[in-house]
Amino acid sequence: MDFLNFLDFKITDIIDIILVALLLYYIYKLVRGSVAINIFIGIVIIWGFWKLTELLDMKMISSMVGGFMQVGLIALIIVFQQEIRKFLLMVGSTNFANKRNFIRRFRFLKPDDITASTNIDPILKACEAMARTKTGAIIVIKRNNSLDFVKSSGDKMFAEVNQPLLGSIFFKNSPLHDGAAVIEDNYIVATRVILPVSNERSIPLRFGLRHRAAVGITERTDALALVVSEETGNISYIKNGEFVLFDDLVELGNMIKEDLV
Ligand SMILES: Nc1ncnc2c1ncn2[C@@H]1O[C@H](COP(=O)(O)OP(=O)(O)OP(=O)(O)O)[C@@H](O)[C@H]1O
Repeated sequence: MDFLNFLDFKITDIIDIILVALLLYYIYKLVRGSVAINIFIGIVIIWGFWKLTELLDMKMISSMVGGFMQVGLIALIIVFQQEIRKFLLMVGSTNFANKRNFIRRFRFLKPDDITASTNIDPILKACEAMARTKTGAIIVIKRNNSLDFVKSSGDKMFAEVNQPLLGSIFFKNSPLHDGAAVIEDNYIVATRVILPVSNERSIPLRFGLRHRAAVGITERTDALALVVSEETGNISYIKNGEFVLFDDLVELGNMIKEDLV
């Protein structure tokens, strides 16, 4: 019977539905809180109007809107450039081919062999000391994605990570204290780095440029960012463009170690 055809469900149909749901969820996650959500809603309304005019056989208006929708595809790529970039980055950084994740999946083979190449303890001790003295700081830790495009805005350095050095970089009267310090493996490789600032609207207003810069770099790359607030002395951990909550520095240290492996 024809009307029962819809019951003829294949496993691929279920996978299809799950994939569409996942895609919609990620699109929502990407555009949530940004101006892109309004553009997205606008496009959906125009698309709905176009389909309605087609249904009602209103030839002139439907061909006009249809023409606009075709050109709109190129416009979409331009308008959603940031979001598409973010999406591709998200796919590229979390997929199975990701070097670190790949290694992690096979961790059971050699459990003790895999440790983070960045020694996180001196970094956290430095953050703790800076938090006590309310010294503002922003530290970016590289993972897979290259940070060369931001490093060039600052001063090159090549010094092994250690607590006193980090403390003196961000010391208020130090010429290096402005901007971010970038860490690759166990080395501070750049200071005074200017990071791309996020224009995410959902970031609470109490956070200024320092925190927005940390969100910005973690949106564009898979780097991790630690911020010490000059105003409150609070330490923030930012990953994938979002603030990660933690109870104490021990938990924070464990999370970062896990994220770096
Ligand atoms: N794009 C950027 N990249 C790196 N560092 C930045 C950037 N913009 C601002 N900063 C740093 O943040 C400092 C200003 O911080 P601001 O007070 O605006 O931020 P905040 O998030 O409110 O932090 P705090 O809680 O420490 O005040 C600047 O002096 C500079 O060192």
